[in-house]
Amino acid sequence: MKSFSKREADRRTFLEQVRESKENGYLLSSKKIGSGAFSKVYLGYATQEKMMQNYKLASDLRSKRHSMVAIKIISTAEAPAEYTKKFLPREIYSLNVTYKHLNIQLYEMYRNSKRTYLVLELASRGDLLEHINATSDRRELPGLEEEEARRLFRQIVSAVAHCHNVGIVHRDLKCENILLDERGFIKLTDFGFANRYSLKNSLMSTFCGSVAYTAPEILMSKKYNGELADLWSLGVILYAMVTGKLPFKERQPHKMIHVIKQGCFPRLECQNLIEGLLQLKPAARLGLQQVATHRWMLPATSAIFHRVMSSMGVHPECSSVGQEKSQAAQGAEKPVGPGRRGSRCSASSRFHSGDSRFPPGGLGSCLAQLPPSPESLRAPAAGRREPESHKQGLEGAPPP
Ligand SMILES: Nc1ncnc2c1ncn2[C@@H]1O[C@H](COP(=O)(O)OP(=O)(O)OP(=O)(O)O)[C@@H](O)[C@H]1O
Repeated sequence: MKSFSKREADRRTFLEQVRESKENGYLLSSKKIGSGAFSKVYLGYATQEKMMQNYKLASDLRSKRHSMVAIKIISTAEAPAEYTKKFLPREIYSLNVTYKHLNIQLYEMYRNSKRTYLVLELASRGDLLEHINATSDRRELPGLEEEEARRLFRQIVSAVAHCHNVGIVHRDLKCENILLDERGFIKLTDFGFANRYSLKNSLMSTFCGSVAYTAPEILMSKKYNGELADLWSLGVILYAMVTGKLPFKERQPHKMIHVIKQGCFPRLECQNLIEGLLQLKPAARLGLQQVATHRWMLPATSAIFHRVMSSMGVHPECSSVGQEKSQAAQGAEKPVGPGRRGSRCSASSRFHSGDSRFPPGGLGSCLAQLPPSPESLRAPAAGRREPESHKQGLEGAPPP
């Protein structure tokens, strides 16, 4: 329990934040809608005066017919310098260049010596992880209905393609960073690890993201291509959407590689697409264009195709663009995990939170093995968000 003095300090801080927001044209409510490692996110309202000054904000909120925003308050005075000097500017830059489309919009920013305030578009329906779990409970079946998974995944692919097209790799794609707005559209958020790249094939070395969603080349401390690493995470997200579970469950990055290689999965309708993304060799992964045009992504044609193939007694997933590319790219090497046709596992019915990233000690030991790189690493446990209390109700991540 918090001591009286701590509660009093929190109350004073909050009142300061209310005042600072008001001076900048926003009414800060006491409703906290989320928190990160160095931030708290509150529901706020844009004042009429603000709407008159800020065209971007006004045109968006008018179309939504409300004045609500999400105000992310970052305690820059308390955050490590690396975060405020490197990751926060990257997040702001990424939000600005990916403006519009299916990403969270940054309407405005104000700051002082203690804090930075990001006024963001509000995504009022929570995140994809919560949505998958709530839907699984309602249906009494793990995962989303296939049609819904397809609709959402197409939006996610489109959002990621938009980022890549403007030279941004997200590097922390996971269900918790995909929010849903009031109309049920996805909103990609948390660009704290995002980075820009200018050369198509330039390689990065920073260990980013959550272990459960992290591409094997990053887990193996190799230099990696950010776009291809995002593709791996997309494969994990799609798997999570259709099965209600994570494909690979392991907290320790170095053990995760072993788990990935051992992967064994139930047969899925979109298995071939997942296979195309979860390829151990980055170059063997499907490109975003191939993902977007994969037959599973095209509802009408895929339905007809599936019906015709089934009526001919052929499993519809037995051939595809992805498989051709993957096999061509990897020669005789057998696919990892989902690619092991015929291998089946029984599935547990609940989705684990992906927040098993960077457990205390886990990443630390792994980081020690990383080669020195121009980009130093974000602090392990301290630099990452604790799971929200509402997420702790989910089946926990597996024991270390
Ligand atoms: N625009 C938004 N609309 C609604 N909720 C939001 C919004 N932005 C953030 N949140 C909520 O606040 C939480 C924390 O936000 P965010 O992930 O941006 O913080 P962070 O400091 O980058 O976190 P992390 O430590 O995971 O990097 C999110 O998981 C989400 O639940």
